Amino acid sequence: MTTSTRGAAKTPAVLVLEDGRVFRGRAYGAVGETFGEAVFSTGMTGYQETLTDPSYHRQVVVMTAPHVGNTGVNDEDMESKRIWVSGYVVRDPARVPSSWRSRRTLDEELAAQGVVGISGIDTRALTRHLRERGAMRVGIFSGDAVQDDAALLARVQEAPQMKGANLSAEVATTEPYVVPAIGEKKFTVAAVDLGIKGMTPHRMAERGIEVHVLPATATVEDVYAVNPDGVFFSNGPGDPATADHAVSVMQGVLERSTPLFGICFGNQILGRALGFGTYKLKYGHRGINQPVQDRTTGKVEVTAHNHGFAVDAPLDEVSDTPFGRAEVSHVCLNDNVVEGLQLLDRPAFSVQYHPEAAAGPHDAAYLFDRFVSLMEGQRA
Ligand SMILES: NC(=O)CC[C@H](N)C(=O)O
Repeated sequence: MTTSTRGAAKTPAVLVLEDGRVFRGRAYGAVGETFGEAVFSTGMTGYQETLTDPSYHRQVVVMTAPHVGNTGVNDEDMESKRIWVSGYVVRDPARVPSSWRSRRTLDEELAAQGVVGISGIDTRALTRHLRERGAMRVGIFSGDAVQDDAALLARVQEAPQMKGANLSAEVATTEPYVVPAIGEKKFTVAAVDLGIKGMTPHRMAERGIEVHVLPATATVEDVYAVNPDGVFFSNGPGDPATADHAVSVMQGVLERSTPLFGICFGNQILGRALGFGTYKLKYGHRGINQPVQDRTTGKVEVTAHNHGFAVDAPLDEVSDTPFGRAEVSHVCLNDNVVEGLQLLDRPAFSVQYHPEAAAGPHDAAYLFDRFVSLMEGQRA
């Protein structure tokens, strides 16, 4: 529920965590109330890409960068058609945006899309709280929605949990569409949309791939109806433990040994398709400077992340799976979380992070080239 935005900068707002901690600030964006899972992102740039990443559906994002909105909102950096975060938390919003690409302020954009936010709170203290206690449910209330804290807390505690949430179908396309190859067309890829970011098919198109983006409900028959050289499984919101349909479609692709690449949710689906479990991280990885080691080359890359779950696979041994041998190809150097998987007997691999780099460093762009090599290998 949202109401007017006029004068929001002076409207009181309150953020209530499910463990009872309360932060008071001012309304930012739309005035009203919202609920979600409180998570923090450490990206210093790229707020527009973060806000429009469908993987943030049902999450309230806390920005650790103290000053947000400096470059306003442009028409080029959207990763999807709308803002997906369910709430937005900043310390000090820019009063005047400054960028030659800026078309409107971030405050206006959040309000226009009905996204309730809060500003003027100690985001550092909030982040430390989430790091110590873990990601948890939260509510933001402003204007008429502000009531006594106990009443608000009771409502936060009734909000749905992220664990067990099956959300891909809520964000994915309902109709298939094609992203044409840029330049000469070399390959056709079927991309299963579990919450895909726009930059991902673009990175493939740049490499001569025609990308057929398919709804999350696509079947193995739908995937093969486009006669693909490779199959891709995208990022997406929610708990991978609920993604049974995507897991069975992926198993159908693995059986046929079609080259396969997965990103983020796609990595978790590959983990499950191979028989590994997934689990919820205490507070997740979100930001654009996470160090990851590619164990196949030993190289360390700085990477963009947005994940709250991870694959539970042994780090130091090759695993026997129903689809042959598999190993952990990438690992996060901060905490040893599995960041990539690869099969040794079939052309399939995935990463838990974001080589499409929107926003973020381009260190991991080579992964799209690896996918192309797998497709070339299959033709040779
Ligand atoms: N960006 C993603 O694909 C996120 C995957 C999953 N929803 C997670 O939080 O771990």
